[in-house]
Amino acid sequence: MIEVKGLTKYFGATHAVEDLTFTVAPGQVTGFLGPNGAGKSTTMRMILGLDKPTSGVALIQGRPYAELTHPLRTVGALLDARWVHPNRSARAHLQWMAASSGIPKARVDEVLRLVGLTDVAGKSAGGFSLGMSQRLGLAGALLGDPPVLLFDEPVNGLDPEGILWIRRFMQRLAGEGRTVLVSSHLLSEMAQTADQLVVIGRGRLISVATVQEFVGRSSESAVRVRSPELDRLRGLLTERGVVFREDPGATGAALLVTGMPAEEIGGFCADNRIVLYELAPQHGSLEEAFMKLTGGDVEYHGSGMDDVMGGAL
Ligand SMILES: Nc1ncnc2c1ncn2[C@@H]1O[C@H](COP(=O)(O)OP(=O)(O)OP(=O)(O)O)[C@@H](O)[C@H]1O
Repeated sequence: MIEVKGLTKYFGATHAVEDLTFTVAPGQVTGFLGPNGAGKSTTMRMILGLDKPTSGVALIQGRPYAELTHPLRTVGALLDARWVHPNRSARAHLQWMAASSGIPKARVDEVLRLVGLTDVAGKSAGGFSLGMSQRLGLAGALLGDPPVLLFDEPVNGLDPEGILWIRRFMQRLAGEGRTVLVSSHLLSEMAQTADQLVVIGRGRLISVATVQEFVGRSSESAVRVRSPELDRLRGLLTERGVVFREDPGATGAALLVTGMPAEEIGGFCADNRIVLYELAPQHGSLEEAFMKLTGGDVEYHGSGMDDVMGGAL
């Protein structure tokens, strides 16, 4: 379990993280979502004791990182996968990590197997592809078999196969009852990976919800209705004061009805003896929901320095 309470970090005039409060529960993947510069990395660094909060606390299994008796056995993290000694083999790198934390040598081969690097364990990590480096980073995070795991943008730059592998791996770790917090600015990615979403923008908390709740709450939900009697239906809906519009995406004529759930539309049409060909609830994409919610909270991306300073000050 991770508990973040009133977490705040200022870098001079930049309010990187502002009064963040949320909890990350075990047994599920929690997506930490926000546009570039929203403060995700800074928050993760504070949870891991790498940055000192201006105020507030971050607790792992009830304690600040600095007070953990066995840090590597409590929390594993993948922040920058390229952080390995280029001339060291994957196995030597992990053995060095294990030795410095009192973890038995046998665990190294176990984690190499878990991430599928056994065959290249003797090769120098400097020659690894990004995907292999990510796996090595994961192996390092898992050395102490920790109940809590943090991954900062783990799929950045990976090919589709690598993305799928990481996604499944994180879900498996959560399935084992671990607490998994994974950051991303890729909304579509989070929708497929996470159970729960913590969404931030410009350092502030925007939403804590399941993916479905997040989308449902923040995007328009409409129902597509196809019928051979659309003209009569248009008239009846107008009479009743129900909002609808023509569906531009449909093949053939269809209406998009908002503000009336599918069940009610079905009943309404039955009462009025209107034949239905289709009654399909439309769900907004995560992308739409995210843009809507973080629209005013994206860091300034102007071309000149003035814009950057304008955003920071
Ligand atoms: N060491 C630092 N010194 C000054 N400003 C910093 C420092 N680290 C981060 N910032 C600023 O804090 C804000 C949050 O940055 P952070 O890297 O945490 O965001 P992020 O959500 O992880 O974004 P990204 O996905 O681009 O890494 C940004 O405005 C960034 O420029």
